[in-house]
Amino acid sequence: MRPMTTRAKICGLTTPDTLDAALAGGAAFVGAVVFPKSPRHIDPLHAATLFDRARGKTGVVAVTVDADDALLTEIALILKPDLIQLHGSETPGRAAQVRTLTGAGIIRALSVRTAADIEAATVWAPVVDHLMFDAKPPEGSALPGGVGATFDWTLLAGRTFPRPWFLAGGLDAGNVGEAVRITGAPLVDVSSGVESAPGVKDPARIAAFLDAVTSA
Ligand SMILES: O=C(O)c1ccccc1N[C@@H]1O[C@H](COP(=O)(O)O)[C@@H](O)[C@H]1O
Repeated sequence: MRPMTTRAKICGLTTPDTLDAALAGGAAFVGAVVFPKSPRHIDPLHAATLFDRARGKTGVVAVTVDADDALLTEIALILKPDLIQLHGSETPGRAAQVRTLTGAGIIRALSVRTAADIEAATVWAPVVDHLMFDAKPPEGSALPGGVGATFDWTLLAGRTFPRPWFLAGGLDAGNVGEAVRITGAPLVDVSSGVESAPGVKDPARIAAFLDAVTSA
C-alpha cells in the first residue's frame, strides 16, 4: 500500500551548499558517511561542524561500516548523530552494543538481491529503529553501499514491516516515483543518484530528487 507521504534521506553530504539544498528541499534525514574507503567520507569533527546547521531541522545520520568502539565513541561524542546506520556485517548483538555505547538510534541496512534477503528483517526489526533495504553491491565492489545499484523493487510490493523502512540503492529523480509506487516505501535514501561524479553532490539534483519524492 502506498504511504500518505514518503520522506527522504540525502546521504553522503560533505559541503554546506549541498546540505542547504537538502534542508531547503525538505529532507527528513541527512547523512554523513564515516568510512575512509568511501569517496563521501567525512571525519567526525568536520561532519560536526557541517551538520550543525541541520540540528533541530532534520535527523542527522552517521553511516558506518563495521566501525570499532573507538570510532563509534568519537562519532557519538563529536558528531552526536540522531541515528547510526550500520552498513557492514554487524550482528543484532553488535547493534545492541552500538546503541548502548553511542546512545543513538539504529538504522540497519540489509543487502537485497533475492526474496530471501528481505526475510532478514524479521531478525533485525526487534533491535533497530529503522530498516533499510539496499541493493547488494556488485561482486568485488570496494563499498557495501553508495554504488548506485538497484534491486527488484517488486520484492517489496505489498510488504509491511514492524519498523519504518527505507528503500535505497540506485535511486534518482527519474526513478524514485516508480520505486515508491511499486514498493510503497515510507522512506527513501539516495547518494550517488544526486551526484555529478562519485562523491560530488549536486544541489540541483538534490532539489530534483526531493521534488520527485514529494510528487510520488
Ligand atoms: O555512500 C557511500 O559511500 C556508502 C559507503 C559505505 C556504506 C554505505 C554507503 N552509502 C549508503 O548506500 C545507500 C545507497 O547508495 P546509492 O544511492 O545507491 O548510491 C546510500 O544512500 C547510503 O545510505
